[in-house]
Order: sequence, then C-alpha cells, then structure tokens
Amino acid sequence: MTGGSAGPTAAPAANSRLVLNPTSGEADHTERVRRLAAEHGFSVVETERGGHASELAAAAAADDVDILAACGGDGTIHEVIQGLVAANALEDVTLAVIPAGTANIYASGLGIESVDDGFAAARRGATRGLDLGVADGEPFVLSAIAGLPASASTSASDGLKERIGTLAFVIEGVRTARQFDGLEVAVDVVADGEERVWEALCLLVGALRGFTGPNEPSNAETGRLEVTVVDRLPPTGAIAEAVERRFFDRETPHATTIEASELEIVSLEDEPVRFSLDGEPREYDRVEIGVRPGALRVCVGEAYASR
Ligand SMILES: Nc1ncnc2c1ncn2[C@@H]1O[C@H](COP(=O)(O)OP(=O)(O)OP(=O)(O)O)[C@@H](O)[C@H]1O
Repeated sequence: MTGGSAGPTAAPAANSRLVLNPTSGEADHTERVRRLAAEHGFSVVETERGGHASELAAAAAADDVDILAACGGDGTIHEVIQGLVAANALEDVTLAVIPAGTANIYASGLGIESVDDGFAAARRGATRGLDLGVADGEPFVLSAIAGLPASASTSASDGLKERIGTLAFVIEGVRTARQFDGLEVAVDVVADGEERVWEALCLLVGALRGFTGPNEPSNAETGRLEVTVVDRLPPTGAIAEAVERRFFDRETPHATTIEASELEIVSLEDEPVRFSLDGEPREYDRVEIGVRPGALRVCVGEAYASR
C-alpha cells in the first residue's frame, strides 16, 4: 500500500531534519519527539551543548535540508536561526517549530501550542515569511530589551514563564529593578525616514508586535520593529509604565512607542548596555538594531492563519 494523503508520512516529502535539544523544558520529550519525527519523515540530530544548535542548523543548510525543525524552547529557536543566518540559508530553508521548552513564546505566536501542533503545522505546510530582528548582526525573533537587569530574562520562575511568557521576563525585571541604577543610553531611531534621538532609561524592541503569550494576536509581518522608549525617570516606576504600555496597551506619560526600521543605541556610561535578546543576555557599547522584513519562512499552525 502506498498510503493515503491523510497518513502522517504523506508530507513533508522534502529533505526534512529536526534539531532536538534534549535538555529543554522538563527534558522528558526526547523519546516521543524521536518517534513522531520518524513518523513524519524527519531525521533527527541532537544537541550536545550550548551553541550546538547553531552548528547543526548550518550543517543542515549545507546538506540541502529544505525543512528544518527546531525542537526546544525559545533559546533553541534563537540558536537554530543564528545558524541559518550564519550559513546565509534563510532563503533555502523553511523553519518548523516543535515546542518543548520552558518558554515557548515564539511557538505560541505561530499558533503552535504543543509537540503535536508543531508536527501538524509542518505536515500542513502552510508557511509565512516573518520579520527577523537583527542586533549587531545577530538575529532575534521576539525581542531585544535593554534597561532591565541582565538576570531578568532568565530568572523568572518556570511556572510564571509558562503561564505568561514574555510578560514574566518583564515583570521579573520590574520586581528586581531596585538592584540597578538605571540605564543611560542615547537612542537614535529612524521611523518613516525621520530620525529621533532620546536619552532613555529603558528600551523594548519587539520583532513581533503584541507578542505577550498564548491567545494573544501576534504580528510579525509589519516589516517594522515596535520600539518602546522610556524616558529617564526613577527606575522602578518608569519601567512599570513601560510594561503597562507595551503589554497592556495603556497610555503612559513617560513611554513612547513607535514603529521603526532601524535604531542605534549608544551607552552614555562607562560600561556596556545589557540587553536581553530573545531572553539571552548580551552586552554592547554601541549596537545597531534593524529588521529583515519577511526574511524567515516558518510553518504556522492553523490558529495563526485564523488571526
Ligand atoms: N545538550 C545540551 N546541553 C546543555 N545545554 C544545551 C544543550 N543543547 C542546548 N543547550 C542550551 O539550552 C538552552 C536553550 O534552552 P531552550 O530555550 O530550548 O529551553 P528552555 O527549557 O525553554 O530554556 P530556558 O529556561 O532558557 O527558557 C540554550 O542556552 C542552549 O545553549
């Protein structure tokens, strides 16, 4: 029997590979994902250490893989995309996302809430070209946040992360804001061809707009970054306002939100600016942030299409 089109092996017929981070989330997904991957025609490569997912993604591109699935949390997706960008392979490879991490914010935004959803989306084959943020040459899919303690993005409790995703990172940042003195940066933003310069306390740059968690609409197809700049103010209150502005869409007097195609951030202090890039800590004395519109071809779930 050759099998009907409804069978799990019907698609993808292409050269499909899955990069599996066995340590993501509860680290109990490996066996099941391996079985489902085999059923869906994906060969599997496992990461052995931090950063390995980037190398495996670049190797997949070199092997002419058409559909590359990233199985893990947002950190794994971040690394896989880094590898594809480094290999200059974004145009040749379609990304599939199989959520198995603690925070699966990107998957949620794609309408993919489970491992099964991820494989179903890959099989369905509906794709979108989504915007990719770029900070100092490094791609990010969710956000670049400066002005929160470096630990904020990673210290939120797992339960909190699971429930409210990105917001947890920011709330944790606000909670621990007393531990830092504030950010002194100059922000130069190009929006609609006009240039604006701020001295800011806190900066939230989203590649995906309104990307607050499950059930929230997302839009990564504007070709623009959503930039929230918080004026210099006593830290805790100002950041809380930024959070309200960014995540609850409330008007706040000290935060400005604009859509921009590029921005430059320069530290006005002796030390570099600490960023959280998709939850990963980074430091820059000066950084250019831009966007590659529609650069990432991604399999989306049915929930995404219905938005
Ligand atoms: N085999 C491995 N052993 C240890 N760490 C690994 C391995 N493979 C990948 N990593 C690291 O795992 C992290 C990615 O975790 P991921 O986001 O997928 O899962 P997570 O459970 O959601 O993690 P987080 O708590 O950071 O959100 C990255 O920092 C990556 O470098």
